[in-house]
Amino acid sequence: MTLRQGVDATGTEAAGLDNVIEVGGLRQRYGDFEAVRGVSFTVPRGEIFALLGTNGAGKTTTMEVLEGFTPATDGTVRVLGLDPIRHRRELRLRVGIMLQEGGFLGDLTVAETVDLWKGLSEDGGRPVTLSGTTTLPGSFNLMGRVRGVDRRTMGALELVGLESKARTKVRQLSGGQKRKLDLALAVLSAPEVLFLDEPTTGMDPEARRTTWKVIENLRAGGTTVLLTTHYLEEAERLASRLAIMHEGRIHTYGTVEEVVAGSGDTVAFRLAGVTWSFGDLPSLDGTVPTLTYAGGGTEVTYTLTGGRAEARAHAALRPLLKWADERGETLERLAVRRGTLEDAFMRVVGEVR
Ligand SMILES: Nc1ncnc2c1ncn2[C@@H]1O[C@H](COP(=O)(O)OP(=O)(O)OP(=O)(O)O)[C@@H](O)[C@H]1O
Repeated sequence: MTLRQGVDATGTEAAGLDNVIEVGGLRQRYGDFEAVRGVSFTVPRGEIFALLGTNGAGKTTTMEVLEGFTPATDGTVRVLGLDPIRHRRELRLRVGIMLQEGGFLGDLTVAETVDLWKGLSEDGGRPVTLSGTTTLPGSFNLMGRVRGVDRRTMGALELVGLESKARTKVRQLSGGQKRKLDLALAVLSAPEVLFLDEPTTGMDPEARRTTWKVIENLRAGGTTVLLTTHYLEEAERLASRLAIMHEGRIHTYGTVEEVVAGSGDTVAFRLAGVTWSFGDLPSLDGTVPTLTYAGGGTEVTYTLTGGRAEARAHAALRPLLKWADERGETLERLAVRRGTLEDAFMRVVGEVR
């Protein structure tokens, strides 16, 4: 299912399911600027949902409303059936958050940071974030809590592959290691819902794969995950459904298969000689090819979007081969390529601009 701009993306397939995240007609203004312009989607329990989109599309803003950091200008937002602002205290114990930019106290060690976080999340009900605006409750005795490395702290560090850095000062961590620490903090309390804003930015390929495994394991254990990412491979690997946002709106929404199906398949080959024109070539499924001339030959590319995604390349090849046989031509370097998530992404951006 590919839904177009302005269409409610809550989807009938989600109806009746236990939706852990519900966003309906969300609008978010910063002064005169509307960053989110009517966004709707739902995430059933135990699903990983990815918000993709261009820079400034409104992904983080949407997350921040769900996280209870900022009230919505308009629309409905529910997490575990609760209002993220009114029920912030209750949700804090059930929700894990990994912000886009974690902010740590550089003089603490990794283990001390986890201990501090544990203390903060168990202390009172007020909002606490280690990003940017770190808030320490007045009664919090930092020195009293950070000396030892207990099993729960070590467990969280092992989960993300940071155990060897337990006694390293946070300011000595690399960018990717800081992201791992962010993830350790987000999953510390075994949350029912996890908000991950660009979780693997700055990680090397191995660390990224480790992180994917952590996220997949959490999902297998029943955690519901909302993820933003610029790595399309990450979304493809992890998400059961995704949405592509641009300028405050969701433009395409569905399973990876559904979103990719809308981006078309290409059939490409080369013909000897540079005298070929559109009129000489067959129309496949009502589509004419694009032609480019190079090195004494003609490069021919069809982009097919009609029919069933599973069968469209098959349907195109028979008439194409017949056409070539009848003329004694060879379709040199004939290749069929499935549309990709990147094609779908570029299509959204291209159509809107
Ligand atoms: N506090 C704020 N005040 C004013 N404008 C803001 C504020 N926060 C975000 N914006 C604007 O809202 C728009 C959406 O920002 P947001 O951070 O949600 O985008 P994003 O999709 O997460 O982008 P990126 O992929 O670059 O992280 C941007 O144009 C941004 O400049």
